[in-house]
Amino acid sequence: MPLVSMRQLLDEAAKGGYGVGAFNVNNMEQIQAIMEAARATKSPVIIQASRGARAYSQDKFLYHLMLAAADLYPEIPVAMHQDHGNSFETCKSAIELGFTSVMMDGSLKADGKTPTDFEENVEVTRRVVEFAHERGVTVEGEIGVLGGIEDGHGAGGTGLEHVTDPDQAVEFAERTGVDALAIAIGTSHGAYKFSKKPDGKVLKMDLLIEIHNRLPRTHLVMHGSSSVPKDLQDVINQYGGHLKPTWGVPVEEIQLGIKNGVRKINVDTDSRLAITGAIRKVFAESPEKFDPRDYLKPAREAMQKVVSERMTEFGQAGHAGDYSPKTIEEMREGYASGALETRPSLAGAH
Ligand SMILES: O=C(CO)COP(=O)(O)O
Ligand SMILES: O=C[C@H](O)COP(=O)(O)O
Ligand SMILES: [Zn+2]
Ligand SMILES: [Zn+2]
Repeated sequence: MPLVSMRQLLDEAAKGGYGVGAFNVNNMEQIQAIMEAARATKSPVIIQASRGARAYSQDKFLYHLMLAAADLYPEIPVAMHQDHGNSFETCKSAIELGFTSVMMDGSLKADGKTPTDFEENVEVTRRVVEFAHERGVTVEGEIGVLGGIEDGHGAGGTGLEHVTDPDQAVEFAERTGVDALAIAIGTSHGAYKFSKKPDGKVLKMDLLIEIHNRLPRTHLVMHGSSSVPKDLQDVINQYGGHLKPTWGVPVEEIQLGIKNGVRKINVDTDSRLAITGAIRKVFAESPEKFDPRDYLKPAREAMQKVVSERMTEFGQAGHAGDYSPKTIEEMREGYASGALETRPSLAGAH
């Protein structure tokens, strides 16, 4: 089947009360790992590419790999999403290439470093929504600034001083009409999220619940949601790596989020850890090997394993065949008619 709209995947997830993992990719093996995991668990999937991934892969390579994925796994609905678009132009170029969903991360300026003010974020996101919805493409916005790499203090911060303000989230959703909203509740990107298992002081689940209650139609997105499992850290360290002790987001906290409106869960670091551990193991145990397939195959299998686990834990497993995906043209009509409206003041009028 062709690449499908992310909005429909999230609407179906909301109906079914489950979450959908959005896994980052840079190359063929990562896409294959996700697709094999999706087939084994019968899961709909979101595959996402950062700006860095687009640059690394000369994005057209990545796009054609995604078309191959959709072709080779016809029973799996696959959405292709731009992760952390930094400007209108980045989102526009993704849409023109064929992405079926984009994130406009307007919490930072186009330089990816300087925080924007609320009005700037609303304005750029609103422009992206207008352009995208006219083409049937889904939009994720962001309000609040994630900890770690996004707060300008380096990874490992709690992010507390940047958590999303619920009043701003409501106003942002109303003024932009985004399909999905990333909120900052204390998570950060990368492996170094927390120095001990996070509790309610660092992970603001109460805030997430409040935002969901006030914005029931806007799908919530959790970034920085790798769990950074100890066993994956251990493999890396056992075979010559140097990871410092660290904690990620416990799966049970993500599951609590899913019970309260989280529909998209972003995972990159766990895949990276799985891949790196598997490659290190081959290098350490079989130093005579030099065929890339000797280590890329175990790397792919290790990523597939962690992705399958997350698909089961997020609840998307078993749901690939629940619905027949709409075409992007049908989604375009849905936006034009108002049937897909999320803005609190307008939704429900249809
Ligand atoms: O949020 C992410 C991508 O946007 C990835 O988060 P992790 O670094 O926790 O995997
Ligand atoms: O947003 C963060 C993702 O993990 C992508 O990271 P990247 O920018 O290094 O590709
Ligand atoms: Zn951001
Ligand atoms: Zn992110």
